Amino acid sequence: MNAQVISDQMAPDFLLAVEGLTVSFDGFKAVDDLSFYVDENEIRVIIGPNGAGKTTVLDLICGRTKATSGSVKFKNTELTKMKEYEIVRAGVGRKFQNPSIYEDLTVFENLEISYPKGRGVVGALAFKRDGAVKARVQDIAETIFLADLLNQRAEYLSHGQKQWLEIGMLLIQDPELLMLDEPVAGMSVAERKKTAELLNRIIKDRSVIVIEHDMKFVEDIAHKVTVLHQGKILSEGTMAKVQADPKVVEVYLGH
Ligand SMILES: Nc1ncnc2c1ncn2[C@@H]1O[C@H](COP(=O)(O)OP(=O)(O)OP(=O)(O)O)[C@@H](O)[C@H]1O
Repeated sequence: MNAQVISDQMAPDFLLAVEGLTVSFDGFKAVDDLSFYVDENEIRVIIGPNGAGKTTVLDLICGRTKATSGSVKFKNTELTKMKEYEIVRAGVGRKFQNPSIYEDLTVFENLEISYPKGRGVVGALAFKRDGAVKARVQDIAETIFLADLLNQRAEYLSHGQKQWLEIGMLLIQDPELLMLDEPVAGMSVAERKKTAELLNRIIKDRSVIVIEHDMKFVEDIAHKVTVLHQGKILSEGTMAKVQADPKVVEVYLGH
């Protein structure tokens, strides 16, 4: 059997498979027997009322919160037993609601320090690496609309630009799954549009899970929407499908 056949047989069906995922906090199930599947190159949006369990789902996937039971498989590797940093190394990047950039560093420096570190690189090799880092920083800066601001200190960026910079700091690590918690909160309409453009551009090489309340933005980006309610899936499918679902209108969209 040749290598191609073997790798085809072993190819995972989904980039991410969440099955029976449950977490209890003092007996309260914030996420309750949840199952969903994310394809490669997919933008999945998770919506739902406050307290539905959306952020907790991302916390469980990235290892910040330990599951009570259930499974999270990323490229067929079980994540629930892994540590947070191991999950990052496996290729899962997570952006929290508040930007965690270094305000007193420039855009360039923020991106540069996020570049994955190689071990023990010295001399000519280090020189070669510097060139590769610079090229990669430039490339990412263009993707996040900050190529003209590489020498700007991050503290002088607009709120939206700071959010993009943080996305860039994750992108430079080349995650295969990127998770974003309310990335357009507080952004102007123009910035929201550009963020949609950014996400649609970066999924060529990865999948993205986004938690979002802004329905216009969801419409612009979602391949598929998962609606959470009380830690369970209320509805799932295209934006048009979930928007037309009376259960979703009742608990979320009608409010
Ligand atoms: N560490 C924790 N300990 C106890 N309860 C928690 C913990 N984390 C989350 N919860 C509870 O779990 C439920 C789900 O919270 P979560 O933040 O995941 O909801 P959400 O859908 O992201 O809401 P929002 O839209 O308001 O951000 C809430 O009732 C919350 O209070």
